[in-house]
Amino acid sequence: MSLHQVSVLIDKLHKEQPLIHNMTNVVVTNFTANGLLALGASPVMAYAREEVADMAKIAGALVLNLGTLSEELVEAMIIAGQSANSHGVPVLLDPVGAGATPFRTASALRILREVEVSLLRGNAAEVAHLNGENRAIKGVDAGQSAGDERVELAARAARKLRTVVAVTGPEDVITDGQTGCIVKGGHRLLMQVTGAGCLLTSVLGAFAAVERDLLLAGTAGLAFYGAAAYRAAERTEAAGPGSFQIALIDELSRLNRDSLTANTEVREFLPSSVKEGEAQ
Ligand SMILES: Nc1ncnc2c1ncn2[C@@H]1O[C@H](COP(=O)(O)OP(=O)(O)O)[C@@H](O)[C@H]1O
Ligand SMILES: Cc1ncsc1CCOP(=O)(O)O
Ligand SMILES: [Mg+2]
Repeated sequence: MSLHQVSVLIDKLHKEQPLIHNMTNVVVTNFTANGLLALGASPVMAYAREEVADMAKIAGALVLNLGTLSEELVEAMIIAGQSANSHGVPVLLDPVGAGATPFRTASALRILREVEVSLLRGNAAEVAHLNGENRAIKGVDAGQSAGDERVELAARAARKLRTVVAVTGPEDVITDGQTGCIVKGGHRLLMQVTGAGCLLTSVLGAFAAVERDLLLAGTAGLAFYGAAAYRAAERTEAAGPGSFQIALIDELSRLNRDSLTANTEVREFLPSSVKEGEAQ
C-alpha cells in the first residue's frame, strides 16, 4: 500500500460526499455529525426500527456505536446491519465500553454474530475483551498498552472475529489478521476530548464508503484523522482541550491529499504470529 493510494482517497471522499448512517451515542452525536460534515461526508442519525433498514440501504456506510446502548437500540442496530449487509453497504462497529459491563460485551458479540461487520474500531481494552482476553478498563477508557501488544492483539482479534480490526492508542494499528498498517500521528489531546474515538470510527466509515478495500480505507481514515489532530494541537495546545476540539473540526475541513506529510507515518507490518506461521 503506497502513501499515494492512501492520500488520494480524500479527493474521492470530497467528490462523492457519502451519506453515513450513524447509530451512535447521546454523548457524541453533535460532535460526530459536525466532524463528518467538516470532512466532506453527509451524516445522518437514525434509530427507529421502523426506518433503519431503509436508511442503511441507501447509505455509503453504517456506523454502529454502543456508547449508550439499550436492548431496543441493539435490536434496531441488528435490523440496520442486516439491511446494510444485503445491500453491500459496509458496517463499522465501535464497541464503546466493551468489558466494562457484561451487557456491553454481550451486545457487541451479538452484533458481531448476527451482522457481517466490515471493520471493528476500539481501544485496546475493548478489543481485548471482545477477544476473550481480560484487560483493565475504566468505563469507556482504556488503560496503558504497549505498541507491540496492540499489533498482536489486533491481529488475534481480526482472525477470531473475522473482520478488519483497528486498535487505537498512542499509535494506531489496523489489520485483517494477515497483514496491516501502523499509523503514527495524532496528539495526546485527543484523550481529553470525549467522542474522539467515536468520531474516528465514523470517519473510518466515510472512507469505507468510498474505498471497498477496508485495510486501505481504514489506514486512510486513521492517517487523515491523525493529521487533522496534529494540526489542531499545534494551534491550540496552550489553550486547552475545548479549543482543540473546535480546531479538530476546522482541521478536518482543511484536509487535502498533501496533508499526510512529515508528521504522519504509515508503516506496513506482518504480525509476528503470521511471520512465525502460527496464524490460521
Ligand atoms: N496516548 C495517546 N497519544 C496520542 N493519541 C492518542 C493516544 N491515545 C489515543 N489517541 C488517539 O485518540 C483517538 C481515539 O483513540 P482511543 O482513545 O484509543 O479511542 P477511545 O476514545 O474510543 O477510547 C485516536 O485517534 C488515537 O490515535
Ligand atoms: C463518556 C461516554 N459514556 C458513554 S459513551 C461516551 C463517549 C465515549 O467516547 P469515546 O470512546 O470516543 O471517548
Ligand atoms: Mg471509544
